[in-house]
Amino acid sequence: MSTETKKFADPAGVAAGFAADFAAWFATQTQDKVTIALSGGSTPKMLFEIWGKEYADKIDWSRIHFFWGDERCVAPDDSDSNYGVAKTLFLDKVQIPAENVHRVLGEADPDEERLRYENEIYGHVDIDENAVPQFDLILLGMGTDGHTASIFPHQSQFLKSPQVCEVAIHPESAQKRITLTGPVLNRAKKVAFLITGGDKAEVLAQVIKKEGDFANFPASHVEAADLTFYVDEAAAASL
Ligand SMILES: O=C(O)[C@H](O)[C@@H](O)[C@H](O)[C@H](O)COP(=O)(O)O
Repeated sequence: MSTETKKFADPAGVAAGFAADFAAWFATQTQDKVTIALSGGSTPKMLFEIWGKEYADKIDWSRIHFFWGDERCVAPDDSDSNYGVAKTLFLDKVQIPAENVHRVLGEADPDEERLRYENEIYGHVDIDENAVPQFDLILLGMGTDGHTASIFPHQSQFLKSPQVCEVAIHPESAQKRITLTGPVLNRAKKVAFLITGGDKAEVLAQVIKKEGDFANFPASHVEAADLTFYVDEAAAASL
């Protein structure tokens, strides 16, 4: 396992730095189909904008199948929809077949959608020897409480779930979400965290250094073979 931290001056630097590394990494991928799970929230928005503008014609998007590491159980046109944000900022601006975009049906019944999305993943993502789907790349963010995807501290059992995805509940809003589980996150060939902002500095330091309350932070349990933290100076203040 290799873990690296790459520090940039600000959120724009994190987005541009990851986008450049992504393009270089994608150029090394020889398989016909590259499977990627995207993160949600606000941090990846700058990356999506860069993908939709500077990289629109520089990546063969038709070789990529996009999934989501987590999705809010809302309609795709809801401002909370992780798919809706990605669609607006970049999916609508690049040449990618509709069948390559595997959104979570946030408008559906959560329990029914959990099963449908799990089957969709099994149908399109390579399965390893332990029957765990193995994404080529998973993008993740981290909340100020150390959650990642939608695995929150109060539902840390999802870190070990035997299922590919679970129905999660946001601790404050009680919003339901569909999230990939710990074994799937950890099976990915490559995981990139994009984390910015001083409000995450204390938790990020504990997560990366495995110090203090790190065990209570789901993000600290992501231990993929190739793990990189893309952070800005504010988030790295306590490293
Ligand atoms: O659906 C989501 O909200 C995300 O997938 C979640 O895990 C996010 O990455 C963190 O909450 C950080 O969110 P910000 O980027 O908005 O800080």
